[in-house]
Amino acid sequence: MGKLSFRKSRACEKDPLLGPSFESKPKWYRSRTVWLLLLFVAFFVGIAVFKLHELLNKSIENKLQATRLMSIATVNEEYLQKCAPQVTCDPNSKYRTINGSCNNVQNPTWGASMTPFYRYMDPVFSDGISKFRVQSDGSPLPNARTLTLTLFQNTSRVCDHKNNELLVPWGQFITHDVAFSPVNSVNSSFPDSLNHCLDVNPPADCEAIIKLFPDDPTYKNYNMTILKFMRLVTSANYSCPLAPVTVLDQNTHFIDASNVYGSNDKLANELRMYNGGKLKSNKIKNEEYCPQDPSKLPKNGNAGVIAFVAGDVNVNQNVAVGLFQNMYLRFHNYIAKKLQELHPTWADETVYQETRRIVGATVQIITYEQFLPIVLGEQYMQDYGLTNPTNYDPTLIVSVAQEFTSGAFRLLHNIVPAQLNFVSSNYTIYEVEEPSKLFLRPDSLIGNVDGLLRGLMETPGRESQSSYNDLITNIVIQLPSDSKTTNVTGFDLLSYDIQRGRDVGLPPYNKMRKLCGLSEAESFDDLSNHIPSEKIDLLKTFYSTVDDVDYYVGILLENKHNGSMVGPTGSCVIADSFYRFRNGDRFFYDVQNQPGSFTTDQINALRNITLSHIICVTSHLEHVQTDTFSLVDHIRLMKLKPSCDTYKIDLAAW
Ligand code: HEM
Ligand SMILES: [Ca+2]
Repeated sequence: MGKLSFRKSRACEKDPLLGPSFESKPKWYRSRTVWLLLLFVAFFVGIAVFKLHELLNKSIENKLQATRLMSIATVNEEYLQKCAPQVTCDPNSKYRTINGSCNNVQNPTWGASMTPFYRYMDPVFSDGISKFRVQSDGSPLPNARTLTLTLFQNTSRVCDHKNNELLVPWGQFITHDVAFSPVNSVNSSFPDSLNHCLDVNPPADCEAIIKLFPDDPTYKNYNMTILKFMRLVTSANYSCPLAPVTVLDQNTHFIDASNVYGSNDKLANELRMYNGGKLKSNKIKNEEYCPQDPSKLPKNGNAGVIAFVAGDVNVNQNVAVGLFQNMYLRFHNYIAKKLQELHPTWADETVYQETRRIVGATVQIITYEQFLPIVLGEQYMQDYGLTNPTNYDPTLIVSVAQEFTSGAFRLLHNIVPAQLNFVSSNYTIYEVEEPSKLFLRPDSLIGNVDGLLRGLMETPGRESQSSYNDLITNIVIQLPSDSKTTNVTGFDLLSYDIQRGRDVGLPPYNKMRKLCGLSEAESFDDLSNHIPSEKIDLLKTFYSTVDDVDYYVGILLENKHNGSMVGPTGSCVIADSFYRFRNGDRFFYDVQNQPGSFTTDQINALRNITLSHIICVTSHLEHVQTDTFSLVDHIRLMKLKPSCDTYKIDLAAW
């Protein structure tokens, strides 16, 4: 009894509700307490159920996103049925053709250069043919530059402390392997043909130009009134008028190093030395560079003195992609020399083709083993089947998707750095360059291959975020003073990316969201599971309904998907494209039982080649980290940067 009262008093001390005085409370008080307790419990059970529901939904959503994205477009066969040339193939050929035809024996033009981009959804044009989409209420889509200046202004410049800047030129290098969509002007930076669009009331063909407002923070200083956005060349320019308009990819759609070798026979032949299987090169100060073509020097005077020629016409676009083009030229010639030494009797043709096969395989391996896991996240890659051995499926169309090249893959423009550092062998910066100032002027590469490589590896990347660096969105290009109407022109990469989506009639964001397995939003607020609410509030001010939001605008605003650099509606298009590039390519490096298949020993040797190997054999660098894209501090973590002598390329299996 005494014990009991002791316990009671303790309880009382701790909790007056359970103390001796409890007994003395009136009945109504007791029942109110029970109700309160019940309410309390119900509240927590409610929260638990809600959370569980949310979790379940999320996991269903994740699952859906990892199931293959299926095209619902009806236009994919149009060009191939009406205009594709007849091709005769040698199904026993061990090597890819230069233009990519005959990869798919049943459908020989699939993936070939000069064939259309693939569509996940039919294009959307307001006239069903080529005019820009309009909003649900009939109004024009919001001005692309205004969207850039309001929705995508993040000036905090967040650094990526895990990855270095090398991701950018690699991403651009593989872009230039799979895609090239030229615009309707020989000289896209200075489209004089659009000067009539400067008029106060420009004619209808100026629909695509981007109007600038008088208060534009950059361009007001130059009295610029428009950005001269040019529309892309369509199949009509190649005697195949189609409605809706259809854009042809001028490069082979496969990941086959066509940016090294060319996507048509004429260029490929021009690039070859026809001796020892090598590619032509140019020796400058005892170093090997891509050949120089004086006829490719832009005439407008903005160019320097270097204009490389390579398999892709964009080789000179900026010095970092130029670096990779030059490294790969050196790499081809390095492998060709080794193979010829191993097989002195091999003809030039055999050495060239065998080297080309090896070089193409390294681009695939680096892309799938080193690059994509960072971009898409390892888990998502696994879920999407991108880490499995290739399972060749001849029913897959490999062609690059329009939603990929004019949309999702451009998302990585958000990691393009504002500056490039050139770093000396004692790890000090000796030069800094702004890529936005040096379009088409890769001159600084000469004598600086090592310096730029070190700079790209030693500098933290830009964290992927919903903005671009502010230099690449405010480019001002000075023209030579003798130019007819104006001596200055502007270029904003982000506004161009938004406008490009409209140019090619990309379906709006909400439709692509649904195709990617997310729920179709019924109101702007339904976007809140993937887009920050303050951005949704801004979207409401620009678009009449949630169905009108541009695909590119939506995916750039999306929060990053677990462990990836992009959101769910971007990653599903990127993942599916790389799924098709792999499993629809009969010459993919690990496909078995084809005339061009590598042996198991060769595959094992190829799998050992990383980007670090390629850097080591094409430069004079002394140390390179094994994890090529990761940021490795040379002061504290030098042990993670082995000597280049350790990166051996073993060709014994050839
Ligand atoms: C210094 C770095 C880069 C610069 C200066 C740059 C610049 C450009 C420019 C000017 C265009 C044409 C825009 C238009 O008129 O539509 C373009 C297109 C494109 N860029 Fe980049 N880019 C860079 C890096 C990247 C990276 C890292 C990626 C992806 C990983 C990328 C993916 C693309 C794609 C997919 C296209 C469309 C290609 C086509 O269809 O022809 N770019 N870029
Ligand atoms: Ca290609």
